[in-house]
Amino acid sequence: MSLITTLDHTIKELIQQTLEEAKQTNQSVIVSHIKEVDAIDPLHFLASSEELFLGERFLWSTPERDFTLAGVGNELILENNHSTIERFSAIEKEWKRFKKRIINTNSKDKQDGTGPLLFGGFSFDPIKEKDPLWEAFSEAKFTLPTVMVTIINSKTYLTVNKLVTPHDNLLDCLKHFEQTYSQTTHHHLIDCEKVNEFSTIEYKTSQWLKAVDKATNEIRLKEMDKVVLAREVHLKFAEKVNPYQVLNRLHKEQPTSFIFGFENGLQHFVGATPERLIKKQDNEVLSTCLAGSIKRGKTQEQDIQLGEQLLKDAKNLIEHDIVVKMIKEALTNCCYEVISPKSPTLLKTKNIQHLYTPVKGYVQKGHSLLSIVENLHPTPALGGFPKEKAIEKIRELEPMHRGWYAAPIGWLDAEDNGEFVVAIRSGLIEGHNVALFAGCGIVAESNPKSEYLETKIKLKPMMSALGGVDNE
Ligand SMILES: C=C(O[C@@H]1C=C(C(=O)O)C=C[C@H]1O)C(=O)O
Ligand SMILES: [Mg+2]
Repeated sequence: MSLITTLDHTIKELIQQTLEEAKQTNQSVIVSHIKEVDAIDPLHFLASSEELFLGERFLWSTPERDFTLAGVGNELILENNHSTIERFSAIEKEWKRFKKRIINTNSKDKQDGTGPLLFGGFSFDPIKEKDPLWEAFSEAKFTLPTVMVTIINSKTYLTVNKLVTPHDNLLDCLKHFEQTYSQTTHHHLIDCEKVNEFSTIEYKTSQWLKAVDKATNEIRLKEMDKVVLAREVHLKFAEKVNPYQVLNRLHKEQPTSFIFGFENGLQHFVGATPERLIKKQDNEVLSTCLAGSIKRGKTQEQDIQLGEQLLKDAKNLIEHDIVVKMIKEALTNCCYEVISPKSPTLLKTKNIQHLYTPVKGYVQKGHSLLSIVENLHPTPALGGFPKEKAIEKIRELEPMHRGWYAAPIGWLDAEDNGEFVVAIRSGLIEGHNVALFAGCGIVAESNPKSEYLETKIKLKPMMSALGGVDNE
């Protein structure tokens, strides 16, 4: 085959070696090849992969855009529907099995975020009765992409993975790499200027307001300290929504947030969240306490004044402190050192300002990234306090099903490095329909009307990315 001659010698040897190992052990082996390439636009790459990899694409980008992952193809899927915390450990166990059988090229100077890694997420509450909107989403689902673009600062890397089974043959494996490399060079452009028309259907608003009222009373009666209640808004568009256009706009309009997109069949779960749950690099972990909110000002002066007001506001400080306390406690259980500033500062995104406290820790041996995700989820920024009581209240009072909203989403590699955020400021796109989600931390001093206005601000990033008008 003349085609195969363009592949370099080392890949051929590597594939040969992988195939032999798969046959000898009678088990599948992951082979992964990384190379540095010329700049690729991640969104064009994703949009261009529609024909080959429809339903199997993801995007991840960190604030300031210094780290981006764009993956296509489900080379391997790890998923489960456990209704207990086992949904975290089951992914870890399965990944451990595969991790033992990875053959990696150029592993010496491998950068974090290149090579074989899993991208995916979890549901918020596996016990809540399923809703048709989220039916296709498992309680935990991760994929090893067939092809992935990694952009670190201004360098671009391409990873091609293949799950080699004992029944594969050399020529097919070689073709996989050859074809993949030739396909990733053709890209379409995305039209981002288009304005979309939609009608908004407010969803069970009065029920949500009543739930806030009820929760506030229960908190005043000391049944719990805090509970986060979310609501859902449905939008119907005249035309099919292009998820990559939406992601492109989020990417540009929300530079201080993480951008994520997870395509699951015909549905796309996308968002721009400012809230990191946990990042782990070797034994160093970083988490973010983000709770307490106020709008941005129309002028710089007003903006500063609103920020000052938030920093002193008793109700918001209570919301925030509950989160700091819990995250520090959870990290103290797995770290030998936990460091955080004494008082919060402000984190400003395009549409909102939050109270912000970063927490850093050094993990003791034996604690994995997913075990920390399991212990943190949900933090009182998304659930409440005490944790179990709050989850039960959400299940009882919230007039919606959260699905993957407010739950951990992110990536992890074979060395147990990775990062998870909480999937807020998000929406689920399917054809002409989009469901958006936003919630608020309810404490004793909460007032349903102002919490409602807070959810409206939190819906803005997605509304704007969808082409809707900023009407306030
Ligand atoms: C629940 C959401 O946001 C959370 C709630 C906040 C609050 O109530 O002040 C602030 C940040 C987030 O932790 C959401 O955006 O949907
Ligand atoms: Mg709040």
